[in-house]
Amino acid sequence: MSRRVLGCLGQCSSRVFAIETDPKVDPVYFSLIKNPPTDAEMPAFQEIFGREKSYSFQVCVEDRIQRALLHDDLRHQLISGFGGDVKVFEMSSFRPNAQNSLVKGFFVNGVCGTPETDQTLSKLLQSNRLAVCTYVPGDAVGRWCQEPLRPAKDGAAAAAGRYGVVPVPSPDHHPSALDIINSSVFYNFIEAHNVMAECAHVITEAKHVLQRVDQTLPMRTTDRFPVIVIEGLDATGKTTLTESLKQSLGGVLLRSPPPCLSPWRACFDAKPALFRRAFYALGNYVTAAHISAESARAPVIVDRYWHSTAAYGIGTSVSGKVGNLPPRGSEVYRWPGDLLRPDLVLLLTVSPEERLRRIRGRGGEKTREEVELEANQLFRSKVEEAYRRMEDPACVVVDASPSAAEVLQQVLLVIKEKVHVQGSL
Ligand SMILES: Nc1nc2c(ncn2[C@H]2C[C@H](O)[C@@H](COP(=O)(O)OP(=O)(O)OP(=O)(O)O)O2)c(=O)[nH]1
Ligand SMILES: Nc1ncnc2c1ncn2[C@@H]1O[C@H](COP(=O)(O)OP(=O)(O)O)[C@@H](O)[C@H]1O
Repeated sequence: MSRRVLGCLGQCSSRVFAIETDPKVDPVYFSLIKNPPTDAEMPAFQEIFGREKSYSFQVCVEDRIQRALLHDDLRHQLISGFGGDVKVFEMSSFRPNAQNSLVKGFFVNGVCGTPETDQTLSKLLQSNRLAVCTYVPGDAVGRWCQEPLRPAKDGAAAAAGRYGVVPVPSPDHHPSALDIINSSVFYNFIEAHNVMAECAHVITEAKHVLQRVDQTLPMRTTDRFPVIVIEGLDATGKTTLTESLKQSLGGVLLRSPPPCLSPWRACFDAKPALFRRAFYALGNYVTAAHISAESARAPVIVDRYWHSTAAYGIGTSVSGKVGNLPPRGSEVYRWPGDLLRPDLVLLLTVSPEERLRRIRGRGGEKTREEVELEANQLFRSKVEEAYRRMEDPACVVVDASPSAAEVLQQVLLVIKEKVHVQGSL
């Protein structure tokens, strides 16, 4: 079973494995060779494989809905099944520079062989949807091997082969950047709609979302008033500014996701990223239909739109440092061809200190992502950098540190310069 499952990870030599030990440093990269490494390939993996027993678990299931659910569930099983002092690291295997080649999983080390951990391992081995491996010293100190495992008759783990583990240099692109297109971010309506339809048999709320989405009016492309989007991290002043702009421009204020999807937002905020991103993507298409209708009669101001969905999707899926983001000019920053394009996107920025001050001043509930934003400067920096790399339309960056009145005046000047707004200004 493991050999077949390992086969789904592709030929050993072409795949690279990445263990994320610390988001602030590069992953530990290694590849497999058919035999235990020779002296020349003496890797230095003692620090990652050397603590007691180490195992890796990778989800090997074709169906992406099942894969997303299994991956989320596997994390909980490992944390609860191996006990508190075991470290659970994200682990992936991929073919460098091959989109959608990423197989996600986890690496655990420091597993002491207690009856509880043996039971957890035995249960995981019974699953025919996981590639389970252990890491054992090679035939000399300092050399390591990977042994795929399969359940023996008594349920214990039995080795089904042995591969040498050899270090490989950091690839050009961080592996997590290989799994963005139509997975962490959706680039057309059909791809997002397909995910929502495919998960409807396991997430009942998906049916309601699809009903709302399918009731949406088709978009018009004839002449319309300007459409201005306000983007930014939470507590940068979007809600305050968009309300003022609505008054100043005599416009209509919309936000994405639209109120008609609000009943199911909390549900999807708690789901695996694939489903959460499809939800927000479809929210943008419903918002686009509302923009199309409203912009026939007045300027439209939008509080968050596709750039939020893309920036949070990219910022969440790309692990490690800001430098791991796909480079400027990458296709991941490009606007979907089938989504109504705004005339201007303004990115509000304030210092981290000012944001925290404003968050404290505002109170109210935080979404899971907002909680993460506060706990995680690295995540926040990646989201903001992703916003700055957006293209066609790019974000016009606005310093939103001054008073609300000053920011409004500054923004009205930018709009006047960049967009011709009919009627009152
Ligand atoms: N609107 C929107 N929010 C997203 C998306 N992906 C993740 N989020 C996260 C970003 C924020 O942490 C949180 C913000 O949600 P909302 O914009 O509905 O709330 P709110 O207007 O209070 O945001 P704000 O705190 O004003 O920036 O949801 C997305 O595609 N669209
Ligand atoms: N320019 C500003 N200067 C000072 N405080 C502001 C400014 N804009 C908004 N605030 C305050 O900061 C908090 C967050 O503003 P809000 O508009 O809700 O931001 P967002 O919608 O981006 O989360 C609110 O308490 C708001 O009154």
